[in-house]
This record gives sequence, C-alpha cells and structure tokens, in this order.
Amino acid sequence: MDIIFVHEVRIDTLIGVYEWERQAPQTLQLDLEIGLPQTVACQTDNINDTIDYGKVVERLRQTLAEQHFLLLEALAEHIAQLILSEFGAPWVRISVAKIGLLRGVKRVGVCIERGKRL
Ligand SMILES: Nc1nc2c(c(=O)[nH]1)N=C([C@H](O)[C@@H](O)CO)CN2
Repeated sequence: MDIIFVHEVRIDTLIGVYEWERQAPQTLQLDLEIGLPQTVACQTDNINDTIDYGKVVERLRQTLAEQHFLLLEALAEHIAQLILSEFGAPWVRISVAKIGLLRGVKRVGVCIERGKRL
C-alpha cells in the first residue's frame, strides 16, 4: 500500500474540555498518513488517480471551522472517518497535538489508526 503524508498542518479551532478553552481558538498541529486505494497514479501520472493532498487540507480546514470538539480523541476520530469515507482511503493514521500547552512539554496529543492496511 502506498501512503500520502501531510505533516505539520497548523489549524486554529475551538478545542478543549475546559470553559476557558472554548472562548478562543487554539492552534493544533496535525500529521496525516493516508493509505492509497490503488497505485495506478504512479503509472498514469494523473491527479485523478490519486488522493489530492491539497483537497484533504482544504477539507480539514473547512470541517474544523464548522465543528468543535472537547477531546483531541473525538477530533481525530472525526477526521479519520471523513478521510476514509470522502476520499476512499482504506487506512489512515491521524496525529493531533496541542502545542506548548503544558509547561516544559513541546506537544501533547493523540495518534489513531483506522481502516485496514492493504
Ligand atoms: N487524553 C486527553 N487528555 C486531555 C485532553 C484531551 O483532549 N485528551 N484535553 C485536556 C484539556 O482540554 C487540556 O488540553 C487543557 O488543559 C486535558 N487532557
């Protein structure tokens, strides 16, 4: 299975379990690995035969402007299901991190995998 990766995507969104976190957006850093359903684009050189990572990032920004979550886990699950269903990927790994939230910690977050590696 071939994999498209999109690393260090920064997106501002309302996220968090505490009231103060729902007053102002926080910057999240996302890393995505997306399994490709087929390898045909390697031969055809055609964007229509693969998953366009530009469209993935655009869709991420759109959905996180519209939907807000309490937990990083729920946000990661939402993104994973969106990529599996809308982009036809068989497998995804999604990491979502808050930056500089805890003193002395660069990033905190979650990483989930969904679907099947072909
Ligand atoms: N496993 C998790 N732990 C925590 C989360 C989370 O989303 N997943 N969130 C918080 C708070 O929102 C935190 O970011 C603010 O102090 C705490 N722990």
